[in-house]
Amino acid sequence: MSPQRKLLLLGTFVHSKTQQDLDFLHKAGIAVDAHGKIAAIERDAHDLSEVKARLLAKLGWDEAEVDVTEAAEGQFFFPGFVDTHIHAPQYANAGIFGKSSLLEWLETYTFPLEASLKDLSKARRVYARCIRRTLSHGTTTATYFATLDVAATNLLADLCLSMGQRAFVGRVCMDNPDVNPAYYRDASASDSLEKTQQTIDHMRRIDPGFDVVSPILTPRFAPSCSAEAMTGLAELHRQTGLPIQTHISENPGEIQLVAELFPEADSYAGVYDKFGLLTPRTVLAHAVHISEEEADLIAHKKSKVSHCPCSNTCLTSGPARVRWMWDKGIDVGLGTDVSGGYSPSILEAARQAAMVSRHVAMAIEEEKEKERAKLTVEEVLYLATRGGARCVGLEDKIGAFEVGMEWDAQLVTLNEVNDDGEVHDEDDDHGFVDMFGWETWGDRVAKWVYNGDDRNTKRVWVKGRLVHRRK
Ligand SMILES: O=c1[nH]c(=O)c2nc[nH]c2[nH]1
Ligand SMILES: [Zn+2]
Repeated sequence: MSPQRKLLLLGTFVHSKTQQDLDFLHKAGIAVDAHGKIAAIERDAHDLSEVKARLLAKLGWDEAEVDVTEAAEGQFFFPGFVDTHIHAPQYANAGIFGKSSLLEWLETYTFPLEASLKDLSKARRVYARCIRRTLSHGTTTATYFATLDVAATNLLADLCLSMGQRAFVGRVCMDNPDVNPAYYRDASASDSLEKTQQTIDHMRRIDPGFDVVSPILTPRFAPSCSAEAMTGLAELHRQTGLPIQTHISENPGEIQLVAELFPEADSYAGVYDKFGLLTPRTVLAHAVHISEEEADLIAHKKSKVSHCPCSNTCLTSGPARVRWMWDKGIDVGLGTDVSGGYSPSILEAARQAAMVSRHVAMAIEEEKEKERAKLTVEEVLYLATRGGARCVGLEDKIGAFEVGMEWDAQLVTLNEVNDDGEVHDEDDDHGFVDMFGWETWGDRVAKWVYNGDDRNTKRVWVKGRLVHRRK
């Protein structure tokens, strides 16, 4: 991206210090350079003009060369969200799933829609809205499944780049004629690989360093792929270092199908391992029903898991056990999994991760373990930011506010209050988060997680570029 104006952001900043703790920076400021990188951070000043003066002096910058954004009372800056698993074409079906579960849902709702996005004008409408909507919910990085179609996949990459969303874009590989419908499948393993290569070449042309938009190798799931296609994609990973995404162990019928198709493997994770697809750069969506041995294997291979709580409830797939995966040493992020999940919001996914963890807890008898299974507000926000960044290999760049990281962030607003706890401006649209003035900052953030939505996200930046502003 070409150099842009430098930024000074002033006010309160909140981000994950660790998996369990948020850090609150008050009377603070962050300076962002012309390449979107955080150049300096100052905190605990007397007031915001002091922070500004300190930052300018520290960096030797002139006031005329910076754009200043101040968070008002009650507002705070938060890292942009990372959606580690979302199907852009399925955005047009968000909310449409009836009472179906996975395999029936794929055939009834999903494959027909995805196939129809071969029509590029339709693809453009759906993809542009998907990107606009996810940005408006604060998603600064999205890991997308596209469709089989090369031109439509390339279009999704073009739109992410022009609209400024950091993205991994995967052309979906599905070449198994015994499982995929005749109207929606690759002709052969070599067809899958050649078409994948065409999308990689396109993304290399539009973003040579894969700075904002990167390809991701995407075998849809084991049942949809031949052994040859999976082996070929693993080879491509070894040659290029490109990340990999797929689904794992979402639904009992799917697991049964994998056992029938790959009788020589001893588990679903074992199938991916056999073909070389379990790597530190692999994101596995769902992992609802994985065994102890599979979790150990995934941890050993340093592969990541995208937890998709909304989708797992909508498609009655089951509750994934985040604490248990963490205990195994697996990195976990959050996925909306639109349109298995109905909501494009990672804030909603964070809230549902907290709820699902309570369902996991309710099935545990032992008191200490029951208590541990529950995820806190701090933990689900970690999943939504730093956890997601680790899943997609960007933990040094995004997910928190540290010098050297890039400014992928959102400005969040809650009802402003005066000293008597009265709302400043009743007409302003702050959504449903009512503040009374006595809340601690921890309480405020909890209220945002449980009651907030896109109305609370006023501005969104990616790599220092303003990519969404709520009117
Ligand atoms: O939630 C899911 N969404 C999908 O599109 C899909 N394909 C295979 N398995 C899947 N799971
Ligand atoms: Zn999915």
